[in-house]
Amino acid sequence: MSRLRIDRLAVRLGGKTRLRDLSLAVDAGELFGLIGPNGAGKSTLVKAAAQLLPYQGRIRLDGQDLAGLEAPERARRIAYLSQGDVVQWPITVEDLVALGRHPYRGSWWRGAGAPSAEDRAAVEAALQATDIAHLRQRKVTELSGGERARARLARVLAVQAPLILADEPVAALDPRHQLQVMRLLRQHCDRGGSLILVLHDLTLASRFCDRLLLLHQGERIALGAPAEVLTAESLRSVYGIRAVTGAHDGQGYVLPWACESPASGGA
Ligand SMILES: Nc1ncnc2c1ncn2[C@@H]1O[C@H](COP(=O)(O)OP(=O)(O)OP(=O)(O)O)[C@@H](O)[C@H]1O
Repeated sequence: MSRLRIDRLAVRLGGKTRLRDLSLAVDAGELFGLIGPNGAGKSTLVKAAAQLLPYQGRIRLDGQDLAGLEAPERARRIAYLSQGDVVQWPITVEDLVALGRHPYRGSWWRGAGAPSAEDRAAVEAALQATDIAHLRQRKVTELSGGERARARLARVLAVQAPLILADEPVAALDPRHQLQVMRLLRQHCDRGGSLILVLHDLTLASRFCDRLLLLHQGERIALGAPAEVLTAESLRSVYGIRAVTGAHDGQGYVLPWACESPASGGA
């Protein structure tokens, strides 16, 4: 049985169809990449999977219809990292990461009590994994963009959910932290977790993802192993680019190289 199964998903926003008749399944242990140009519908897809948008179709998690799950249980089983960098409250990094444990702690209004040993261990593990333990007492609003991105990711990791939906988690990171985070996400999957990852970096996508879904104008263009999806033809027709492809240490990669205009035949 698939971890996440999406059948005939359609989303309309602002009076227009933004996703059309989309079906896919993501398995346990799979790092599934979602790629496509700006406006293709990637965030819309992960928001629908996170139950943050109205949609048509069916989305199931481990065989259960997501729309029927109670919010706290859903929040324990799906951790969602939104795109962007907005954290308006001047709370500490540690407190932000601890918010990831909220789904386990009941209502603060009725008194959630002190964090459990598991809560503390999950927060500590997430701080260490994202390399922000030394920033734990700093205010989130006073961090650099990349530090804040790692703190936001740490909150999501602290949930310890079997499914992570992460919308561009590495966009603001320096190369070392990008590689660290990709390795971390890979480890989540190697331990049986699943991940849907939105990213624009086709080199990282080709290196780290098990499969890719290429979206364009709300429609599925290709789905499969990176080498099957990132073909010269799909890069040209969807992105209007030409790429260098190669392999290193037995691992294929794609390196976007030049804009290609149909008229000139490329830069
Ligand atoms: N709340 C909304 N109301 C109306 N239109 C929306 C809304 N949210 C997104 N859209 C539109 O839906 C389309 C898909 O947006 P989405 O954010 O899913 O794209 P994306 O592939 O994630 O793009 P990017 O790479 O730029 O982040 C875009 O044309 C966008 O303008």
